[in-house]
Amino acid sequence: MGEVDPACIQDTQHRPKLAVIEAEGIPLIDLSSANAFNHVSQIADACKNWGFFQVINHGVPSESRRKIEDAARKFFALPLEEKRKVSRDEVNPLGYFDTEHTKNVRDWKEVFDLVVSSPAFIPASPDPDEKELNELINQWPQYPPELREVCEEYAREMEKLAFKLLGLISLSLGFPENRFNLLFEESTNFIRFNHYPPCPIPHLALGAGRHKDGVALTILAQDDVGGLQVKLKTNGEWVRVKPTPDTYIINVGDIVQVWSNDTFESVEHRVMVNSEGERFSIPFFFSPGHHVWVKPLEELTKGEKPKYRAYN
Ligand SMILES: O=C(O)CCC(=O)C(=O)O
Ligand SMILES: [Fe+2]
Repeated sequence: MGEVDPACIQDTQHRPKLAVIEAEGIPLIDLSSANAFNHVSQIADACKNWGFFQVINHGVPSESRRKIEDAARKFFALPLEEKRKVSRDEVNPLGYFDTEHTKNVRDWKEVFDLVVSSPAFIPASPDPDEKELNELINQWPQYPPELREVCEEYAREMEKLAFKLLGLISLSLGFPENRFNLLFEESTNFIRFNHYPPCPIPHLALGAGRHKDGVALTILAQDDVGGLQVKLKTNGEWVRVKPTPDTYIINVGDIVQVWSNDTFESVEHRVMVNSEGERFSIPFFFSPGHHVWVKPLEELTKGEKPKYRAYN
């Protein structure tokens, strides 16, 4: 990222404290079938009290994860002019991007975005009467040549895990396991590679400013460097999510919060950077189809006022 861009400097109240509290508490859920009878209540507790949890024995082959992590590293190691050949632009929001802003402050990171099914479609406007759709098309770089295949294989694994988690979330809200499945037809799932280069001013900038994920669920692979922080629901403190090998971090996004009429909450998180080393992470964002109007589920709002109006 070269010189420090003043657009990266956070307002005083949002600057990270360099001595951070480690979150021992983020629940770690073992998804192996031997523990199946516990999963539903563990997930309900985690989604209510944290909005975040980690899973182990999740069924994603470690080889598939290793391959996508290697491919992401190789891509970001390319010269900037090569990466810019697959840059996002006004028409296509997919591809490479290094000037993302969160809440008007520039993030200390570069990203590469792709959709799981290309082309994907999203509404061209938030107006419900407007039927026009925008087509999203993946842009594949020439190097590394295996990137496309590796991403496609990883995406299939992520979708399997995402449906498993969705079923558990559904059960933990008291619904049948497949309550949400139809809503994910023609889904707009996407994968992002995040690269956070070393930062000379880690006390003033953030790799990703505080935000909530707008999707249904996020499945995050982080490397062993650490930097993700979650805002505790209890006291508003920022705590670090300690990297645990071979786990995924799962967080409830805004859509599950709305469906559950606030039973489960989408929680703010952010990413700290450090001056010594770079960090990589790969979130998979699980989203319903573009035709789905998101609103609190009627089964949960009987006799009560829904907390949200439908949106799409
Ligand atoms: O890099 C991370 O640990 C989290 C990134 C994130 O929150 C996001 O991409 O939405
Ligand atoms: Fe996020």
